[in-house]
Amino acid sequence: MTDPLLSVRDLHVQFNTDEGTVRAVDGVSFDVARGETVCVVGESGSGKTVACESITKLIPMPPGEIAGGEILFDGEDLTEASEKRLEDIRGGRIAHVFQNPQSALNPVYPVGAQIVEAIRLHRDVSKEAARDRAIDLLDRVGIPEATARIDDYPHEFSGGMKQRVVIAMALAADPDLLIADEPTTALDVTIQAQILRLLRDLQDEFGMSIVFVTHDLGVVAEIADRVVVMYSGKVMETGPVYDVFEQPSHPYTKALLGCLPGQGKSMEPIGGTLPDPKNPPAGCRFHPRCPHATTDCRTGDHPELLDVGTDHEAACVYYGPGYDASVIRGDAVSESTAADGGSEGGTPGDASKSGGDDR
Ligand SMILES: Nc1ncnc2c1ncn2[C@@H]1O[C@H](COP(=O)(O)OP(=O)(O)OP(=O)(O)O)[C@@H](O)[C@H]1O
Ligand code: NI
Repeated sequence: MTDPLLSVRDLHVQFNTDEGTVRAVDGVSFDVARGETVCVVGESGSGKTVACESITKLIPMPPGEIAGGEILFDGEDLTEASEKRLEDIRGGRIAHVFQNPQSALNPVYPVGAQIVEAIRLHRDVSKEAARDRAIDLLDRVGIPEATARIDDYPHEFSGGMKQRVVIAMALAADPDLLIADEPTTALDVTIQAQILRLLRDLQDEFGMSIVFVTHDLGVVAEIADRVVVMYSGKVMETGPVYDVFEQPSHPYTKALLGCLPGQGKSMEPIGGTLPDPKNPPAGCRFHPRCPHATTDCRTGDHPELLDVGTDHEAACVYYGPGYDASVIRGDAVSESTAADGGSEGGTPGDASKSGGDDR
């Protein structure tokens, strides 16, 4: 296997505010392979945006600060990169697309001029060649009659079309990595679907990697190769999308998926709320809301990510020694435990069933 394009290692990002230190990203690690789409999911405030914007240092610093860890992009640690180097990388090798296309476009310039500028910032080409490429990009992202529309201003495009323009701009320098933070949330459902299809097609064509932040598990199912589930600044679970959906292994992931009333619905809040990021609980960050929490979950450090399958990890003590993970995972794990040596019949007492002894 080749090295991942992006490897975020034990990243810590905090905001130093008058009210205290907000540990928005608190020891997060994940990899993105070349040509792969990784979806980052989790409730509002879990640190998805801060993690993604820290990659190219788009977070406001101060109050933000990268307090530890590495961000290896094609082998280069971006936490050490100079501002000049980061400017080269932003929009050049790593492009960002945000929720609101409005914020990425300058209202006083025609869209074509903005794409031309983005192209020429990273490539030494003539204005004419850049304009031809801009038309080509607008055409590829599905703007009808691109040649006629290239001199239109942003306000002359609908929301969905504007986001297409932003994507064309993001693709201008042929980036290796596209970071899209809820790029379809502001759009209506049919337009969302079109944009997702577009991103997939463009990925096939351009071979780029995508990091996609979303609340929408239907979107995850549609586009992700792998999923990173975040909660309170931590990675709770990560794995191939099929495995995470089929065999959610962290109680938090199970809760998120349990909140999926139908395909394409957003996550509903789980009972309870996210911990205060200035003063998170000891032990597992999720323990105050977890139906399976034990004493071990309430003390010490947040659990390490443990292997629960191939390339599939969960940060839950139940996968460690002395615990029966089938309590969390249900039947599929009991089966594999049974296959491991028939421990199903041999588990004495079954503490988890002791609730039935009042019969
Ligand atoms: N500039 C800032 N100053 C102080 N705290 C901040 C700042 N930006 C983000 N935070 C805090 O960092 C934490 C993580 O925020 P982040 O925006 O990454 O969450 P998110 O998972 O992207 O949520 P959402 O789904 O709502 O976009 C939150 O507690 C937030 O209040
Ligand atoms: Ni966000």
